[in-house]
Amino acid sequence: MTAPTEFIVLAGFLGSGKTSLLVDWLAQPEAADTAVIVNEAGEIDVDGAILADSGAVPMAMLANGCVCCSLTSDLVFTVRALLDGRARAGLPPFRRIVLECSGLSKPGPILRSLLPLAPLGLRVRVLVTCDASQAPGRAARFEEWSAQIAAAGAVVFTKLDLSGVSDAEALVAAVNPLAARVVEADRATRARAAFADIPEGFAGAAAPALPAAGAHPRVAVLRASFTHGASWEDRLDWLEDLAAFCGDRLLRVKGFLRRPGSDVPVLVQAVGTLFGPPSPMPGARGAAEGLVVIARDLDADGLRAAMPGAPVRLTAPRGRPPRICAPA
Ligand SMILES: Nc1nc2c(ncn2[C@@H]2O[C@H](COP(=O)(O)OP(=O)(O)OP(=O)(O)O)[C@@H](O)[C@H]2O)c(=O)[nH]1
Repeated sequence: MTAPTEFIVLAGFLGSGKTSLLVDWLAQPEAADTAVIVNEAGEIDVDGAILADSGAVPMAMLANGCVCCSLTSDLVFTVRALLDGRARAGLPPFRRIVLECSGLSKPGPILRSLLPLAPLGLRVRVLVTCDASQAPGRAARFEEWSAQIAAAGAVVFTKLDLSGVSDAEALVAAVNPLAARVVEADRATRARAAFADIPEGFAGAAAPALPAAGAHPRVAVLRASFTHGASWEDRLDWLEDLAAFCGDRLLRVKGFLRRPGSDVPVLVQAVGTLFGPPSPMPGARGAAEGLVVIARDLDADGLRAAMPGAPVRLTAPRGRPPRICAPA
């Protein structure tokens, strides 16, 4: 008899390394027969593009906001559609489905939203990434961080190349002493340890008391797009000004920029104010230009006032229906 499909809720604060861990995992031979569902806080599906670039994996996108707040029926629909599509293709069931949550999702409501799927007998567990270099600041400021760690069956520590892990481990142990901890400097070994098969019957840590679902009161998710005529330098200047103005209120920036005259999107991302090198992504040619900006205690009006005359439009991200992609 085939083992029931494992359903892994992959959570972790904004920029803590969920997509990177998943990309590292999907490169492993053990990752065969994995399907992925991606949920982004913003409208621009950067994680989906990065994952799609990493190989042929059955994938579905949920992009109507945080999965824990607004997407329960979409999630159930999407899981069923993935499973039915697989059965229709005459293939054996997936070994696992990974739901990569947005960085602001709390796992409790997501676990509850999976209840209609109980008859399928999925083995559900919660895996949470913890950026070792940022843990104390995140823990002090964001209830989402604690909610994620508290719900974890296992916590995977990331960015061990940037900082020591002992403070982060102590914090995690204080919030959730039951969680298994994956502390591996080598990224491939880390990914294999994080996604290793789990014993029959293991269901992860118990879901915590459910917090009220709803918007995140202090966190704004905005879409920034550049006006016609903005040069490449204008784009880079705006990002620099954004980081300087927001300081530690800037939580995450990610999206695609385009050099005027080029059709190759350039992936740009920052965790906090730390920008990684821009990376051209020829595989994402169809992606629209735009950035998701996630900030604390700031809104679009505040940003417009701080950078008057900037060639940028700031809007709230629009919702989209779920999208299911068959592997190429
Ligand atoms: N130095 C270092 N950088 C890392 C590591 N893991 C991820 N990153 C970088 O951190 C940034 C964010 O990583 P992602 O994997 O996109 O994080 P995420 O949790 O999926 O982000 P969101 O979906 O926006 O919440 C990227 O620039 C990664 O390259 C790590 O172990 N070490």
